[in-house]
Amino acid sequence: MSMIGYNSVFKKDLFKDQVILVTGGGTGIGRCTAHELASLGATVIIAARKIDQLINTAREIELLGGKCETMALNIRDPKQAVEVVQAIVAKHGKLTGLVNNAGGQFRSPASKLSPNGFAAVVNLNLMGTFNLCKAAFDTYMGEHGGSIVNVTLDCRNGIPGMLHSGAARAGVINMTKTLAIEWGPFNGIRINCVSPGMMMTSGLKTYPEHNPSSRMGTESEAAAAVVFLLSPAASYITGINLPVDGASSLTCAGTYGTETLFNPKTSLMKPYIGWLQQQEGGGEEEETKGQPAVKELDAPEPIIHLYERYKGFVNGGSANGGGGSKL
Ligand SMILES: CCC/C=C/C(=O)SCCNC(=O)CCNC(=O)[C@H](O)C(C)(C)COP(=O)([O-])OP(=O)([O-])OC[C@H]1O[C@@H](n2cnc3c(N)ncnc32)[C@H](O)[C@@H]1OP(=O)([O-])[O-]
Ligand SMILES: NC(=O)C1=CN([C@@H]2O[C@H](COP(=O)(O)OP(=O)(O)OC[C@H]3O[C@@H](n4cnc5c(N)ncnc54)[C@H](OP(=O)(O)O)[C@@H]3O)[C@@H](O)[C@H]2O)C=CC1
Repeated sequence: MSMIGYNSVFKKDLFKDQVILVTGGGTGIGRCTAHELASLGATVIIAARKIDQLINTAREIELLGGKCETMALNIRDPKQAVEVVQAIVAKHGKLTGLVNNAGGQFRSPASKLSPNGFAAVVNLNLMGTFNLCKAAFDTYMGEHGGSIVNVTLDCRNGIPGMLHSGAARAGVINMTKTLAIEWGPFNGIRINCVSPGMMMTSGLKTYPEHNPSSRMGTESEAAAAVVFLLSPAASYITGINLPVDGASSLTCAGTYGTETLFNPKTSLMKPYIGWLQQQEGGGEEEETKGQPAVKELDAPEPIIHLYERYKGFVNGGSANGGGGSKL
């Protein structure tokens, strides 16, 4: 009898033999992306400035059976970008994927923003992304192809208090379109953006507390979109910006205080919690005793509470503890 069966792109070893660099991979969305990729067989290299955070995340991934390495990197320094990519290619012989996730900004009204402050945020988000794309192209991808995902920020409209970051991210989105054309057909590179709305991450430590009844995104919801765009499932998708924001960028009200749109008490938009959720009920394995906990969310207290509510929402109840039978 001949063997027939499905040949779906969505396999457990989707990223087997792939070597993927995730900048800012020690925390938040980057950490979650590293977990998702490692769970699908990739060798993940996470790089950022604070080595302790990277080591913790690499340890979590290894405890769960994934492959992860760490490297120190300031993406604002083009020389470091080249050195990191060269070291990866020297060791593994390839760099098949790049996630430009590292980034951020401080909040400031435009009137109070100094030229240096503006330049620092543009350097971080726009130049930093360029530095890594260029290093990846020159060192490996220009000859062998690859897939790049740039994590930006919802900048469909203006962003009061974040002039610098909005301008830088809009730059990244346009740069992505140009590179998709210049580096696509001849070099075999796909490059896309994911622009998260308001996500529950460690990155919100310096941001004001948000209305806890609004439906914010989870780290895993951003990470899953990154993974999709990196994968062969997106092999004919390049140059796009994929918003992951529960439609918040489509309304002029944003995610702040829009209880009617994003209230988990009534919303049927079921959250994806990802690796943090998967560990639930897993218990303490004998060999992991004495090791650091692997499912800790490094986020401000209100965000951790929100996560707990969302977990209830996923598990069949409503986010505030009752009802939710349609889930
Ligand atoms: C809705 C969206 C929600 C989004 C959430 C996220 O993104 S979560 C992710 C969140 N995660 C992250 O954001 C993490 C990444 N963020 C970072 O690495 C840094 O915050 C940075 C790169 C944005 C600033 O870098 P740095 O501190 O190395 O900067 P520097 O020392 O090179 O100084 C250059 C100029 O900037 C000025 N300046 C600096 N800070 C402030 C301030 N708070 N206030 C005012 N000004 C400030 C400073 O005074 C100087 O100007 P001056 O005085 O010479 O005229
Ligand atoms: N959370 C949210 O609501 C949203 C987040 N985003 C974006 O998503 C991305 C991830 O953010 P999130 O996970 O939330 O927040 P985090 O603050 O947890 O992540 C930012 C990461 O970037 C790294 N990083 C910052 N500056 C540099 C640098 N110069 N060189 C190398 N690494 C650097 C940080 O590590 P280290 O300090 O060790 O260098 C950190 O790991 C960012 O680009 C952020 O702006 C966009 C929209 C919304």
